[in-house]
Amino acid sequence: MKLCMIGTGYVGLVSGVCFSDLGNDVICVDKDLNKIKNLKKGIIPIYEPGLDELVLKNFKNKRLKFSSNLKDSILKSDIIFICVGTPTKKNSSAADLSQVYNVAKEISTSINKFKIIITKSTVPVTTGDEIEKIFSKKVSKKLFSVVSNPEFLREGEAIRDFIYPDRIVIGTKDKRSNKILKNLYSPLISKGAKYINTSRRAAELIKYASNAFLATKITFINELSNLCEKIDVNIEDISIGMGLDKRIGSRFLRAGPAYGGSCFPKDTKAIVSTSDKFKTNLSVIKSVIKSNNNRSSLLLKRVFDILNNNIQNKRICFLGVTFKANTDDMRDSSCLSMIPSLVKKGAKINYFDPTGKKNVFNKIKNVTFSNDVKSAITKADLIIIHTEWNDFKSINFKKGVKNKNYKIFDMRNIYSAKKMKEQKIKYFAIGC
Ligand SMILES: NC(=O)c1ccc[n+]([C@@H]2O[C@H](COP(=O)([O-])OP(=O)(O)OC[C@H]3O[C@@H](n4cnc5c(N)ncnc54)[C@H](O)[C@@H]3O)[C@@H](O)[C@H]2O)c1
Ligand SMILES: O=c1ccn([C@@H]2O[C@H](COP(=O)(O)OP(=O)(O)O[C@H]3O[C@H](CO)[C@@H](O)[C@H](O)[C@H]3O)[C@@H](O)[C@H]2O)c(=O)[nH]1
Repeated sequence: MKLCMIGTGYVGLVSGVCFSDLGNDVICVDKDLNKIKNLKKGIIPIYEPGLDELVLKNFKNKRLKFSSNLKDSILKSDIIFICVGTPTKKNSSAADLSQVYNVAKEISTSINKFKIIITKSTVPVTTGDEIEKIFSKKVSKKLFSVVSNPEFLREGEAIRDFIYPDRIVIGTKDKRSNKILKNLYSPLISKGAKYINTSRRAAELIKYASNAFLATKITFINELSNLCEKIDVNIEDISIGMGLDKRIGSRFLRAGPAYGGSCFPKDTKAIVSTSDKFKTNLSVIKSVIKSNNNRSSLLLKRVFDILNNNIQNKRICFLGVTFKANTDDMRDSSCLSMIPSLVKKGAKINYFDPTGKKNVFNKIKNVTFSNDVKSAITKADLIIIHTEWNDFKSINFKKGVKNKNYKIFDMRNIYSAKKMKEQKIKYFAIGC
């Protein structure tokens, strides 16, 4: 099949590369000329394990192409995936769909034969209806079909998630499009992915409902961890005990800092906005958003307690600044609010991140970047493990930290509290 991915962010790039690796001809298009220029040279704009090799392989065998010419790419393709951003609007919590509608308008002027137009971007329910209206103004109904096919990949695990998804959701009532798409996804279906054909509106909602449910699960365990801290119970025991119940499941029950990233914060807000629009009340999700917004203040309070409210001139080292491991994405990372708050209280921050993110806090005084773990921790009064990178899982703190009275606050519970106690390290974790 000839495919065109519009937008070379995480979704457009990863799914485009994977589709080409499955044997399709794929053109990845972006209006960002610099991105396309770099991609053609093999420079990948995101940190995603394994992506560079796949890009190189499929670019060399010519199944994968990069272009900034949208019109030409549309004309050459049978299936067009809209993969542009849907961030939160500046003045409300609704999704800003301007990128999606602009692209839809552009595509609608270049339809020369039957094409399937797919929203892979996360879009609120009824967006497909609006796109269909845009097309109907320019093109005969016989020449297009608008389908919702939400993407469920996670950053850092994107290739594996794309190739081995739990399910593929196709929202369309058009039998012809469904048949073509089932065939496109057949290599993944044969590897065990469940294929669901549903209505377009249902497909749009499945995506938001899934993200909101996962955010709820995390918030649930985060709140329980607050209780555990007061009653001498370890939250890890609770997660294991609950997770073994197959109806609950063990995943997304890791307590930690506020959830972040480019999806959960914006998508929980957007689904609430949709429910408001249709005059219903998603009160559980509203409360999840509120609890998550409050989480960083709660953890900062814990930091103050650990340092006996004596923050002035304390050297605090952050290990990891991205919103989770194996990505260089800083979008809605909880440390973006925590670090400036600590600096305001008089702390001196240094941080290390394996992705080498040197310039994140360069506008803030008293925040410096360290080149490696060793130099980051050596003079620290408090080490905060903010991101669960493998690089941080076997540090010899006893040898590495020169300051005798140092403390560790492990926000990801990657060390055993018991072993730390045995080594007489002043160790604090989440929910214990
Ligand atoms: N990031 C993820 O892991 C993930 C996972 C699943 C779903 N999603 C959803 O997928 C969508 C894309 O997310 P992302 O993180 O990949 O986005 P992104 O914002 O990182 O990238 C979007 C890209 O689209 C390009 N673009 C915008 N308008 C364009 C136009 N008119 N023509 C050509 N290119 C254009 C931009 O230049 C940019 O490179 C969002 O709706 C998001 O919610 C993201
Ligand atoms: O047990 C857990 C699991 C995750 N998180 C946090 O939750 C956030 C999101 O993590 P994750 O879901 O792994 O990353 P994303 O790449 O944002 O992926 C989510 O958002 C994508 C965009 O919509 C979806 O496609 C994915 O299915 C969905 O998992 C991060 O801050 C994690 O640290 C926890 O605190 N505890």
